[in-house]
Amino acid sequence: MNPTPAAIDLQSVTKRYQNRAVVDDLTLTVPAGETLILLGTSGCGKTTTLKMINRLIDADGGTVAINGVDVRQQEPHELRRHIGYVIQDAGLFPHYTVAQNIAVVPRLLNWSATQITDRTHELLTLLRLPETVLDRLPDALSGGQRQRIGLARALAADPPIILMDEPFGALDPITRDDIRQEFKQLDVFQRKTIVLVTHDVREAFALGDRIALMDNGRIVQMGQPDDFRQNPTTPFVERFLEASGY
Ligand SMILES: Nc1ncnc2c1ncn2[C@@H]1O[C@H](COP(=O)(O)OP(=O)(O)OP(=O)(O)O)[C@@H](O)[C@H]1O
Repeated sequence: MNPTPAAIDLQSVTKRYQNRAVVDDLTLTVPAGETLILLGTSGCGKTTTLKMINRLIDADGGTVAINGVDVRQQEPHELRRHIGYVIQDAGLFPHYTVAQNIAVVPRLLNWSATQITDRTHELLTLLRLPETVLDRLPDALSGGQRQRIGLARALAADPPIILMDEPFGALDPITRDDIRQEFKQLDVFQRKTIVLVTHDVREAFALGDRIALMDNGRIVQMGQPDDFRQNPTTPFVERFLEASGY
């Protein structure tokens, strides 16, 4: 398992609800292996943008392509087997044990029981989780453990792309900082193409290779963390950073 990282390409993508564009003519390319942060205030269209990449939402206009292939040419279920997805509070299946949760995609891919067990143990080591969690239901885990299992599940079949929506949002600030640090140091994340949604500037600066700051369904500034610190391009960007203590 050593997949080539994929590039994601959104061209003039628009999504409307009740005639209002919540994502408005948005163009964005994520080169293979990059971690891109979608940053912005509540309701600016981050989650909608993310969900159009794995077709949890279909765009009304424009195109979304992965490695040059339009996602609409791919069956949503098939597409999602190759795209990891991590959401706030992990989104684990409550009636599945941890082991069953981790095995969801490998089972869909018809891996053998031995392959699944080996991979599960590998992931527990990677994410520093004890084997004793495997038979538990998600309810019997701490928030930090649940979040790690959510990551393990997303990583199980080693997808080249990972989409993360406020992945650390449900954690207390200390646990959040710890997991964020661990996450950043994992080798496995260095080679993947990651799009991560957050409203937290600190998180965006800590994790992003590049940041797309959104407002009203559009990107208002796109660049590396230093570009934002040194050269906020509009009063909105300045206000957004100031309000977050930057
Ligand atoms: N199914 C829907 N029907 C109608 N409006 C929707 C729907 N889904 C999202 N919206 C609206 O679209 C806008 C963008 O929502 P989105 O969830 O993408 O924002 P966000 O930036 O991720 O916000 P948050 O950080 O609060 O999750 C919001 O105004 C939201 O109310």
